[in-house]
Amino acid sequence: MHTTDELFDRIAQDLRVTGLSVQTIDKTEPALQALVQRLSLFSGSDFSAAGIGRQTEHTQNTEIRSDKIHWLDSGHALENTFLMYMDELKNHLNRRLFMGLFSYECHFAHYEPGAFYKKHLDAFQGNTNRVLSTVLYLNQNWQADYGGELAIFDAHDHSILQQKITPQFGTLVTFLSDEYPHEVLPATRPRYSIAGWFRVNSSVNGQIDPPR
Ligand SMILES: O=C(O)CCC(=O)C(=O)O
Ligand SMILES: [Fe+2]
Repeated sequence: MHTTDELFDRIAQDLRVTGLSVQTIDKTEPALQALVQRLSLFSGSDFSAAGIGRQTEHTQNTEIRSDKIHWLDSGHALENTFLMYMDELKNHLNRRLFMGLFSYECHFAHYEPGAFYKKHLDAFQGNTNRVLSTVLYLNQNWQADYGGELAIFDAHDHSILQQKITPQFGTLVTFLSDEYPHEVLPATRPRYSIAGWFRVNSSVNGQIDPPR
């Protein structure tokens, strides 16, 4: 079996059992290498302050999060290499778990030293079509004492810290968006990740969502 299939199978299996998966993408994976190359081409002005919510509800709230982001676009060849990879993951999860995932959107996130994203859920039950969150880390040779972990809380008791994940290069975290509260802890070094969401195609409050 192809190694990507094995990885995607492990993710499907984790999601089936707990709704949370922490796996590692092989360093030689072309989609990962494309992101390294893309990162090296960025200048500071390619990133802008992140907001909370989207469209009309979109507000900047620097007390909740202080990262800067850049949305990926299929029109950029390097970004598209990763989007195609995630499309394969989407198809794989749909085949194995019948999740009915319809689309994927994601952004690079740059957390400067001291930046954070307070404890939050990526989606609220019944109120969104974001169903599955992904976070991929792009920090080569990240050391434990740099901090910057992703803290994941218990899906049933949101006050219990379940685990802390080091934002090491190639680590891919996948979890049910409306079940796992999580928090980005401050780091002493610049921290890069790609946060993304698989969506189902549903109608919310009479509006077709995602918008086209
Ligand atoms: O970068 C991370 O570790 C997670 C970011 C996150 O939770 C988000 O953007 O919703
Ligand atoms: Fe999040």
